[in-house]
Amino acid sequence: MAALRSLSRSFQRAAPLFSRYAPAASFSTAQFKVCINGGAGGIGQPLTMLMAMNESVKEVSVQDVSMAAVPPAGVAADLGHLEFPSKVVGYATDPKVPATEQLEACLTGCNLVLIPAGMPRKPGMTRDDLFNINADIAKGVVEACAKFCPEAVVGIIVNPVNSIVPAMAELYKKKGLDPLKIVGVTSLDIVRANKFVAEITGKSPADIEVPVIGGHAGVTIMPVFSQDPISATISADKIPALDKRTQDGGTEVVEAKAGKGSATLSMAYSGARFGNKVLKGMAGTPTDECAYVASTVTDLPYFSSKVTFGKTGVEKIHPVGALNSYEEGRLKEAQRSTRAWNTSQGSERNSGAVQRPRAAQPVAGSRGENPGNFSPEKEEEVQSSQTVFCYCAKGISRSSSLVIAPLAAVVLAEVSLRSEEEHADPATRTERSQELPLLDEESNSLFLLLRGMTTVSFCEGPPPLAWLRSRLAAIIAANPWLSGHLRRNGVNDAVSLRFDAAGATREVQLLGSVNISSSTPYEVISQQISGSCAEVRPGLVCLQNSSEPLIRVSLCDGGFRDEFALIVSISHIVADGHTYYKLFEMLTQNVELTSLNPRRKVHFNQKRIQAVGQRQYDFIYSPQYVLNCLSGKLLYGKPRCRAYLVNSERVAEIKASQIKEHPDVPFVSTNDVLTSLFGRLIDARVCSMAINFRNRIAGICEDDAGNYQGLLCLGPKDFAEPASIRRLLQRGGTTGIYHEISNGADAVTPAPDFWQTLKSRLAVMTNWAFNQPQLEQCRMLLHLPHFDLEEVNSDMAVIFRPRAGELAVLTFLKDLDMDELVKEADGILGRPLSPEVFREKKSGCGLHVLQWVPLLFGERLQIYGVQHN
Ligand SMILES: NC(=O)C1=CN([C@@H]2O[C@H](COP(=O)(O)OP(=O)(O)OC[C@H]3O[C@@H](n4cnc5c(N)ncnc54)[C@H](O)[C@@H]3O)[C@@H](O)[C@H]2O)C=CC1
Ligand SMILES: O=C([O-])CC(=O)C(=O)O
Repeated sequence: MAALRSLSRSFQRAAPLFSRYAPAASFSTAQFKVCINGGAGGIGQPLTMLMAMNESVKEVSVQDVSMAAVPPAGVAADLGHLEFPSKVVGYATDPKVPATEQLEACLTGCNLVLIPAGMPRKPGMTRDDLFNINADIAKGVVEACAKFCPEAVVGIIVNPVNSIVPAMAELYKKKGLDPLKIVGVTSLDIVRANKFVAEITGKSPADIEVPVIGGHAGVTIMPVFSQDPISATISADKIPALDKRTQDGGTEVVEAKAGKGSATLSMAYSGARFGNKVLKGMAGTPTDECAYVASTVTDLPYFSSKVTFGKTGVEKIHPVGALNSYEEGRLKEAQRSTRAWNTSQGSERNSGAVQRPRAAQPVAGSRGENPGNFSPEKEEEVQSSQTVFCYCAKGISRSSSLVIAPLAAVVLAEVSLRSEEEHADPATRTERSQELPLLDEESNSLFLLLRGMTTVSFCEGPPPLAWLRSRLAAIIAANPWLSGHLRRNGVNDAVSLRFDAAGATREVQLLGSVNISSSTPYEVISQQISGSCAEVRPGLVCLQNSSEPLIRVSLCDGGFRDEFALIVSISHIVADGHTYYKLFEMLTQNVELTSLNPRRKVHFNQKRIQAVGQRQYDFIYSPQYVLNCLSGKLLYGKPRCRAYLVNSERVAEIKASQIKEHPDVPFVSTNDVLTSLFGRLIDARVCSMAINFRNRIAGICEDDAGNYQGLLCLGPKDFAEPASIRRLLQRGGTTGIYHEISNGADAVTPAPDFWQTLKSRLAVMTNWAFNQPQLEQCRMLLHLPHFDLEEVNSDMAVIFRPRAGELAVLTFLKDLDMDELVKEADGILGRPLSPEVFREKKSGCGLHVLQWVPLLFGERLQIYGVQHN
């Protein structure tokens, strides 16, 4: 033990890497308190260790969220055994409760706070992509610092340093505190430059000190090789590559870690280098380190240059110093780019809710990095951004418990589609912008209340971010209507789709978070997605706010599992299931891209009414039908949700026997078998079967985008057998008329009257099994249609494909137990699908329907096309 102790001490004293930033030997007692926020993370743990090893530190607070990979108390217990004077104390906090209410003991008395709390990058992401989620985390911690340790130096490690530092410094200014307490830690750039120079020159890194100025992203990282005597000897032709490697050091590690994080150990080392220098200054020995701070050395408000740390923190900010001609050019480039970070992001994110960054254009040649080289004028252009691409970073927590569903944090980014219309001159505007009237049903107020059509697909493998980005870009280029917005036309207030036919540019921005994994209960998935930034808002909201996107694509990390979730949400007002899955397939698989036709076939409404019969159509929109749904909801609250795999062999047997028994029926489909089964199992008075009218009504084709669907109401005699359903469809297919509840001569079952309808069981059967769910380069673990349980109105069953080659039925029942009913399912429904996902329901009350009242209030209730037209 003694030998180890002496080894450790001698290592600390002798090793040049440590001695170069070792604390001043002038003090004999430990005196400082240091806090590491995010202390249980990849950087946090080794950084806490290194700070605990500083003999001038008397106490280290290690703070992290309660669901962190390792409990902060565990990290503290572990490090508390090191043979150094420091006491290490863990603080676990609840991310839902403001940090200011939880960090008093943790921060009070702190001299130095280091913040590596937040998401790291994944391959394909820029640091800027991390802003939205990380800025909120940083803001919570910095507000607590302002309250409990306003004199401490706050070292911002969390990315993007370039924009989080200005935002936090402005926050300090607003509170009347010294913005220079907020310091961006860019020491890793210096460490990298030193190491790369040592490799090239063969000299000891301990003798090299390359200043790195500018910022901490892409071209803003500017090593000044001419100012270090050793690096100044490197020939000029080698400098650009060395410069570039230093800029790309972070990306090099992100790519090598292949989705499992960014630099942690070298950052912990660099964070300790920074922290120890700050403490050395506080202890009375002024010490220099380049850092990103509020600055006047250039015309930029925030800039990294050499800073002297003294007793109270930042003491002096040094000018850039002499530069050679290559560096002069680079400075201009770095300044231009840093200006964008300073002006567009920092200054506007200074208080209140931290705002989403404006988009930044990538600089040609800067690999995997987005330094944001746009000018304030260009910024104006992106303000009209609309639509969407979301993606995610590494999980916030990686619970090692397999019992508790792991929480996975999502970093959602938005690819904003910039409508150039606002800036185009009026002549080109009319040529390029289009406004297409939508179908009557798409204009109905009740239909407009529908949420986006959304699926969540849990996949195994690294998230194919680059693939999704490029596919989404290509899909939108081929289908610019997806970037449009809804508006009421001036003639009859019907809804139309307005978009820029010239397409749009795409930018990536962060939105927020959703916590789900493939073992999360469906009910929780439903709660997490509903209303989140991953879900497209109901049509009425999109109509009232033209900046609401009509499509969102999000990736959600699976935490410690090698999985992630892809969430694709498309407004129901512009897409039915057929359109949705066409787009989904193009997004996820290497299929040919198609331009779907968004121009609505206006004859469709009349043809559909003719096809299903006016009475059927009226029935679906009748007050008694709506009241039945609402009363069920008010009485029973949320439905119970279950899913069962379809036994394809049994289905094949039934099909064969049906054809044998009913020679007039050429075939029966799996949909017929399942609809008949569901209607019978739950003893429905009416089972409304969703029907896709493409190729059933003349002129409505495969590639027509929009809601060319309807509900065909079947009575008990109609769904008594799969063959009876097929017979009905066949007759409709040949005559163009589906009779059932209509008053046609061969109607089988009369429509229920008002009171019957009110008290009967009305079921809905819908089919989402359009194609095999797959995601290029990944294994599909589970693909699920998303329904908000609060909003499922009737007893409902959804046919879908949970994985390629499998078919399942998802059931939502109000007062029936599907686990009991499935025993009578004639072997058609097999084992339950993912029992961990489809667990017991929680009770709920249906009063939430009242949420729609304010939305409808102020809207004239418009039901188009129900009246005979
Ligand atoms: N400035 C620089 O040169 C560098 C910065 N970074 C940045 O540092 C950050 C952290 O990276 P890693 O440690 O690799 O990530 P990590 O995911 O391993 O650790 C982050 C930790 O933050 C915690 N956390 C999340 N929300 C929190 C909250 N509200 N309060 C306290 N803790 C919270 C998480 O639970 C986790 O333990 C990233 O943003 C990364 O980009 C990384 C390398 C270099
Ligand atoms: O590159 C990243 O995302 C992490 C970082 O800032 C670095 O390693 O320099």
